[in-house]
Amino acid sequence: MGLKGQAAIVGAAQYRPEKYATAPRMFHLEQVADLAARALQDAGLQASDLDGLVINGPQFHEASVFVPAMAAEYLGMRLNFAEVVDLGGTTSVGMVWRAAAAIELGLCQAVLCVLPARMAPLGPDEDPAWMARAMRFGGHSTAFGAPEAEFDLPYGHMGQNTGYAMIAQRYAARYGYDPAAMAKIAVDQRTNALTNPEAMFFGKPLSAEEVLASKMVADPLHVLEIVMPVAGGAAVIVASKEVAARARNRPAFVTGFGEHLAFKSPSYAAEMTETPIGPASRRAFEMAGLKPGDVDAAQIYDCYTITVLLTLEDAGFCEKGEGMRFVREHDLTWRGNFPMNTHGGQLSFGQAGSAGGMSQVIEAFTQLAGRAGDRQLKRCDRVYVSGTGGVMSEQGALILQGA
Ligand SMILES: CC(=O)CC(=O)SCCNC(=O)CCNC(=O)[C@H](O)C(C)(C)COP(=O)(O)OP(=O)(O)OC[C@H]1O[C@@H](n2cnc3c(N)ncnc32)[C@H](O)[C@@H]1OP(=O)(O)O
Repeated sequence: MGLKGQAAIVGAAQYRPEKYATAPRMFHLEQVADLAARALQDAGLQASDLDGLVINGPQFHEASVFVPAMAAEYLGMRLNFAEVVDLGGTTSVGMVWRAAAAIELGLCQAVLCVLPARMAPLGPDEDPAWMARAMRFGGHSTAFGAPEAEFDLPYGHMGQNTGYAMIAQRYAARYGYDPAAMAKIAVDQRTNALTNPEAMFFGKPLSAEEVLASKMVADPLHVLEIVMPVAGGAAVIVASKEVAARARNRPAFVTGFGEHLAFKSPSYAAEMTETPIGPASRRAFEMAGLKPGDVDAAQIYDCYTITVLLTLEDAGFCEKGEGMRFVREHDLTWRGNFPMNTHGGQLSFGQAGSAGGMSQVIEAFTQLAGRAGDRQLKRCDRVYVSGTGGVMSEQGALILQGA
């Protein structure tokens, strides 16, 4: 059951992450068109090759509720497959496997998966300061009737930072906690970012001491263990084997995926330290016929250092409770014995909303295509990618393989 590895990522485009205050503003439809053109150029394909569209949803809602239809209508696309994916941080992974599945079903040949994540130009009545604050503290809706307002906020679950901190506290109580190992995750990823001019923190080395001395945001998470929200946007093109054969880059075939959504964490999870990435990753590896030890790199969704730690354990790269030892004993940089988040991860690359997770997908593709420049892995044929939405409540995994 599952994918047969007949669809591949063949092209990608990504805006360099920028601070909201200085990032160019673009209408969402304009970003879709621009990212599509860039991804097509990267792939060496034509707009007429595209017959599928997978797009994220919420930011369009002020403009239209019929999101993929609206994009197709205004951009003149002729589609045989259209879909919205709205799974927070696992949207990107979810887009890619849905596109691959639609291609394998014979519904379409080439699918644009696109996540615009720059802010739209301000309207005449909009206050930029208010907008900036809203971007910083986005995450939980306080609107009347929103489930968070009723079931989470009264108990102090304000946004994502406190939720992930609570998971980390629970982990510490069950398995112990080594702040230095957690800091090493951020530091090794920063070492990777120092080779990536596209990363937000390119040119800014980081030490474990600096991480541990940085502001405590939600105990035990320091500010340098938390992603910085930035403006950005990303797209990939997933295509059939036939289309991939005439594309420019070495394709990254989608050979396995898994997705698992669970009770809202931290409020209602039966056990906060056992996350949905476990079942999602098991399915992905089984579908691809691989084991965790078979991959050449892992691009792990890293909204927080604790997200990485739990993914390492639950995806099966090490035993439960052994994550901190694993981190201490491995070099997680692109030169190391466990290359992870070789572009810097979102911690050092920047998190452009739900497009942040696409940075991990694109890095996997870039490494598989042999186009990672200074940080290129000597051997890269199989890559694991994870996505994490909400407070580790919805998660997905992909296995990508070179031809
Ligand atoms: C979406 C899903 O489904 C799953 C997920 O990914 S969950 C994660 C979603 N993302 C978030 O919740 C965002 C988390 N981050 C934050 O809330 C904020 O960055 C924070 C509270 C940690 C820090 O905000 P703050 O203390 O108000 O910092 P702020 O005043 O904005 O900035 C101060 C400085 O620190 C820097 N900074 C801010 N956040 C930073 C971070 N996370 N890492 C490094 N530097 C940061 C700023 O660039 C700024 O530097 P300069 O003075 O040089 O300009």
